[in-house]
Amino acid sequence: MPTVKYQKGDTVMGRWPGSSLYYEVKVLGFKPRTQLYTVIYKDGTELELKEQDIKSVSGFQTRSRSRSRSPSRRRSRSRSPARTTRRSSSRTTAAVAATAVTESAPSSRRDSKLKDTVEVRLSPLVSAAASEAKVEAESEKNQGPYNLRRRKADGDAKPELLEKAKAPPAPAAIHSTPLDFGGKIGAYFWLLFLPAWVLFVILQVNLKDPSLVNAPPPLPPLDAFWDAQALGFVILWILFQALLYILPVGKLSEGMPLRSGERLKYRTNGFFAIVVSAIVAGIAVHQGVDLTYVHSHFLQLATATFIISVLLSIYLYVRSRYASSAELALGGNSGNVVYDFFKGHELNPRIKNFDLKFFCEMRPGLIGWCLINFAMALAEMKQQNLDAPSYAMILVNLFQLLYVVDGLWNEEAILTTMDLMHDGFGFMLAFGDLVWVPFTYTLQAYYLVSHPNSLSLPAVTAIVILKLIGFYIFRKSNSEKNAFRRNPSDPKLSHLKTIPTATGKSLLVSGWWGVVRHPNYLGDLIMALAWSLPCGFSHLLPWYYMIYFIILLVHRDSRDMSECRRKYGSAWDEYCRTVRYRIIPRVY
Ligand SMILES: NC(=O)c1ccc[n+]([C@@H]2O[C@H](COP(=O)([O-])OP(=O)(O)OC[C@H]3O[C@@H](n4cnc5c(N)ncnc54)[C@H](OP(=O)(O)O)[C@@H]3O)[C@@H](O)[C@H]2O)c1
Ligand SMILES: CC(C)CCC[C@@H](C)[C@H]1CC[C@H]2C3=C(CC[C@]12C)[C@@]1(C)CC[C@H](O)C(C)(C)[C@@H]1CC3
Repeated sequence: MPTVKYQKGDTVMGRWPGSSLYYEVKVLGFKPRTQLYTVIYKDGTELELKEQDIKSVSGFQTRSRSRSRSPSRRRSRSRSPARTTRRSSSRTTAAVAATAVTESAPSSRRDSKLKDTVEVRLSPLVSAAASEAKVEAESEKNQGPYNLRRRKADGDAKPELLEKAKAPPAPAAIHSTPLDFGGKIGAYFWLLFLPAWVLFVILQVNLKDPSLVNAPPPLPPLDAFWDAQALGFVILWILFQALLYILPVGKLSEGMPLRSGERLKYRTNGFFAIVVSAIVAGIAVHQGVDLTYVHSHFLQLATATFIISVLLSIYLYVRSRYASSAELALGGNSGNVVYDFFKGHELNPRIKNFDLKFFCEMRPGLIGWCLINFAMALAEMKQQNLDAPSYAMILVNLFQLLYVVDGLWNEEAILTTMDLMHDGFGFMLAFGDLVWVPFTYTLQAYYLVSHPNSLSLPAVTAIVILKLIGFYIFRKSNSEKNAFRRNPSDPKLSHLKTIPTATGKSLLVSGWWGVVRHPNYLGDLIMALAWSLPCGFSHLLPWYYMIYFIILLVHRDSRDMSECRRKYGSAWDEYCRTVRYRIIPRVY
């Protein structure tokens, strides 16, 4: 850009459309045809701005020293209702947002405002100056009460008027986060229950007549749990995945902005990792390695992985005690050792660039799940003397492989999920990722090894169609939200309606996210049904995933609801009034 005023990479102050507020932005480029600069805000929002809406940072710094000389600053200070409410430390952020709306819009006007805001469309900037003025005027009208002030404790990194990125919330604010999972007592319960449950289902599945309602089978002798070789294999597997993760292959993706405004980089080469893993497994089998070892040593492998997950959780707990408040998640700081150990406290624990949470969530357990399923298919052939795996086994293998491969192919999308953005890394996720996923999500395949279920061709067809419907809903909705969060002014999404919020982020209110509040959960649940159906109805055990998943997603949905209400206040309530159902249209 030789002749333009601002160069690519410059940090400047950009006016927020429809307001007199300026934020620090980075220049991404300039389009000579439209004479517009593409800029990126600290929360990842990309917009196009005219040159007159951009100012140099230094000019602002000079003026901001003298508050009384800045008319825009004076005006916003005296007129922002949110500003006044923020001084009252006893009020929650949600209350602040609600006040911002009610004080500036009497209730009769609020309903019409809801109508207006729901009509807001993406891509507020268009090339023609006249239509831009119109969009800006509209945006002023629609976004007025929401955009006056960025909320403090929500993790959004949009900087305040004339200020640099804000400091992380004080530890006191973190302490006040409500406890999840039944609080401190709940944490004791889950710590004992989750491993016991894994043991229970593993022991059940080997029984001739497995049932979720049967009394637990007798415990095997203690030495049956332990196998040093199994521990060795698990360590090798994790190291192998770690090696693939650190290889400089594939994209370096940016995570969502942290409270500090910083964006971490993640090596999203998961697809590469599963392809290499599949090739290595194929070569190993070809060379005569007996993968049915996984079936015959399932309990020992699970025990070894459990030990590793406990050691990892202890490490995570200890290091979280030394982490700065900027590095902590909003939960997991109850002061109770057991609760904090369970919930996890550090948001993105890293050893240099190696992100432990991202790695554990996406690699050893997830790819291990597919490897175990494959081993179960080989074990089925061996045990039932088959030349090829049964239809049921093939369906379970292919369906779950598709799920994992899709997750790895779209690995970047995980960076906008709850776990990555909000949850600390502790026992719950370490155990969940390393033990729960590979050793309970494989139960259908494990079950089929010794409980064959023959399927007719029409049944196979119906199950495949069901899976594809679920997958379509799951993928489309996840991609829509991910694309929107990464670039709210993406032209491909310009047909969607949104609700602006006080954080500067908007909420999708049409498209998939206008059907129900968690369309991705709906797709996921339909897929879960398709995974259990191949196992038939003789036993409840292979339906365990479906039952667990309903509980998990209903709980996750309510956790997310409270989190979003806290973050977005009245804008979230508007969203909930507009999109009435949570997961299943007209049912729930
Ligand atoms: N197989 C399994 O065991 C398993 C378990 C759990 C989840 N999953 C799957 O993992 C995926 C991710 O799930 P998740 O629980 O992390 O939830 P998610 O639905 O991906 O993320 C929830 C977040 O999305 C944003 N959001 C919510 N409504 C929105 C709207 N209308 N417009 C724009 N953004 C909106 C909010 O975050 P911000 O506003 O802060 O961006 C909210 O906190 C899902 O597909 C789920 O089915 C699978
Ligand atoms: C121990 C427990 C009761 C709870 C444990 C929960 C975790 C096992 C899950 C929480 C979020 C889940 C998740 C996936 C796997 C299971 C969890 C980690 C996921 C990686 C599976 C592949 C998908 O494509 C996905 C990337 C969307 C998904 C993200 C969330």
